[in-house]
Amino acid sequence: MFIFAFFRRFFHRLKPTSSLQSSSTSLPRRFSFSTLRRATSSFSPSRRLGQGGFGSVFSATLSLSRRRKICVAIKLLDCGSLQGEREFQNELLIANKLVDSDRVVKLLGFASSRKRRRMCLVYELMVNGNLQDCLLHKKSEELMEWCNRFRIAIEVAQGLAFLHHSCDPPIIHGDVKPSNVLLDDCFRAKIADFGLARLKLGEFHDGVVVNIGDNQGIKGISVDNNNNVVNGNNNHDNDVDSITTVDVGVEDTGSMMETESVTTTVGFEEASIGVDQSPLRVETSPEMVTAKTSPSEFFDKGFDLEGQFERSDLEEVAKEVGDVRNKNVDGRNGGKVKEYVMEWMGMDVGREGLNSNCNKEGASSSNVVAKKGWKKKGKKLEWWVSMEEGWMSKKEKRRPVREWWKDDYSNERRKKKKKKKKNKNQEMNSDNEENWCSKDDEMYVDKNKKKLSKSRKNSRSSVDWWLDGFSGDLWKFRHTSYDSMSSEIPKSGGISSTPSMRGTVCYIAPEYSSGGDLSEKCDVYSFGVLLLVLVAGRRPLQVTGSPMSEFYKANLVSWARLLARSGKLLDLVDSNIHSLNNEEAQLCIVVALMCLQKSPVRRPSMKEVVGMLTGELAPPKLPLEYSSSSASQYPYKSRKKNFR
Ligand SMILES: Nc1ncnc2c1ncn2[C@@H]1O[C@H](COP(=O)(O)OP(=O)(O)OP(=O)(O)O)[C@@H](O)[C@H]1O
Repeated sequence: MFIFAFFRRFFHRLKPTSSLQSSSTSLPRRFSFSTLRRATSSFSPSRRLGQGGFGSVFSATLSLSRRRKICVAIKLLDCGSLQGEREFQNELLIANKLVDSDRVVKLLGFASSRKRRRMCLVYELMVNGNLQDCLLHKKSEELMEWCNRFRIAIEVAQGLAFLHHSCDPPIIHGDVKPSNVLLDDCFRAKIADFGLARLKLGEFHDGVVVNIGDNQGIKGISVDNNNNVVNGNNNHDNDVDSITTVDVGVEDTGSMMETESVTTTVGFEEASIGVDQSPLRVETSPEMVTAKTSPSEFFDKGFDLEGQFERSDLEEVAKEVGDVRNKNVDGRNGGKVKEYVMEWMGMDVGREGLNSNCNKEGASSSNVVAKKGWKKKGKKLEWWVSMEEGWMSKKEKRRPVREWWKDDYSNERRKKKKKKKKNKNQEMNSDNEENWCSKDDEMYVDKNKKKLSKSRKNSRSSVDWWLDGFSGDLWKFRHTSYDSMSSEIPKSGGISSTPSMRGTVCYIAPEYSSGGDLSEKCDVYSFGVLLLVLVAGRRPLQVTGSPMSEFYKANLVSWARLLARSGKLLDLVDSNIHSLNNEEAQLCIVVALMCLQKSPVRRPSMKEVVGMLTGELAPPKLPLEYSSSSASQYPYKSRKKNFR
């Protein structure tokens, strides 16, 4: 019996190895967590390739057999974070639809450890890392060649066209940006990171429903793509045919699962991932399941730890509550919680201008715990007042104490004065920004004058204001992304960017950032920004120390629009590029501007984008909204004589 069990286990270990080996298009397989841990030397910092919003990525070499080894990238997801789990499930769910494309980074496998509450995703290793690093930080020589940049633009477009037009159902990436484009050893581009991707399934439920239940099937919870948590039962019974379902059971056994597969139901069609046909069992801890049952419960949990919280923790909580709210269809769930968290934060970091409006009616059970915070603060205040009273009464001792207090007080005043001065400067800057703002943006500013003055009251920085002008009400995401700002270019292998649940600032389509639905046209918009970044070799929002006269260039999209109107599109091109092909560069900018049109219906499809870039389709015309003069309305080829 023992010998039989030993051989069974031995052969089982060999089985997945051969499946990965046999086919480059094999579906993701489960690895044991300990295998991945060993391969990364316990997730050693020296092996870290980068840091994403929801976890770190490490390089590793896995042995497929005695002779064959494979280099992989292992993403260790932050467990317990709602987004981390979503990313894990999303990637697995979508992976089986992506095996046919060589424009997409392949997911080779996954691992989860219930004991350690860790989840891993294993990808093919893209030796040259992400496009953002290569282009903006490392300034790779290869990317200084125009032909390589142009090829990358086409490859990314082809990748997106594959997702939108060749996948059934179509896949919307939802977070297209240079750091999600990875480059292999030959600098061929592939699209990565499907953590925010969506399956386009139908009008009513164009998304994914993930059911998480225990192995007895008692605790069935549905989370749809809008993060609406449906406890116990599925509210969309009538629309079963338009919903994708992943059953994730909670298994209580050892760290290495016997079988693995994800069973997905797309419409009436059934697909599976993995070696066997049995449902995927992710070792999800009960806490994680509870966290998903109700967002407010989840956050209450957080507040129970009150006292251990740092400001960053609170920000994290607020961000997550905000995300939940953003993902709600009707916005009923998260809003109240967020406002409450904001009030808590506003009290603590009020000077940061966080929204401190509180909907008292909306106070949920989390209020009770948060009120403890008020009480605690109250206690602190009482303690301080009593101390002060004590000092007042003890006249002999009063003098030295008061002097000490005076010192402290004058320091405080000095700091306040400095801050006031800084705020004044910032307001002056924002006035200047108003001057260089393009006509398009002016219209936006007019529309949003009230919002603007309100924002000034909140002492928001000029960049915050500027982000508003860029694409909708984005300031709430400010803390969540580094992608757009240039002043702090992240180091290679450092933090790249942290998207909100709706994408990344500066790349997110305006209609989506202001609460609309995610569509293919959102990806098209993001691709437009990426294309401009690729041509210009800079970030979409680059606030440099350059003189004020150059400030109008800070917003890449606005600058491109200005140049389009003045017929000087090529001014946008990166001056470091060797052997530039003017015609192709102009083509790229015109295509980018087409993708960046405010009206989603006017934007081309990704298939059309590929056609235009490869020359299969007729050369595009500059979109009307960017061409005030009739001169800018003829096809780009006829403008050839204007080239530098
Ligand atoms: N398959 C891979 N091969 C090589 N490097 C990778 C791979 N996957 C990720 N990386 C590196 O790790 C970094 C972090 O990746 P990750 O997808 O977690 O985050 P991101 O997309 O940069 O940011 P975010 O999660 O905020 O969107 C990437 O920017 C990239 O440099």
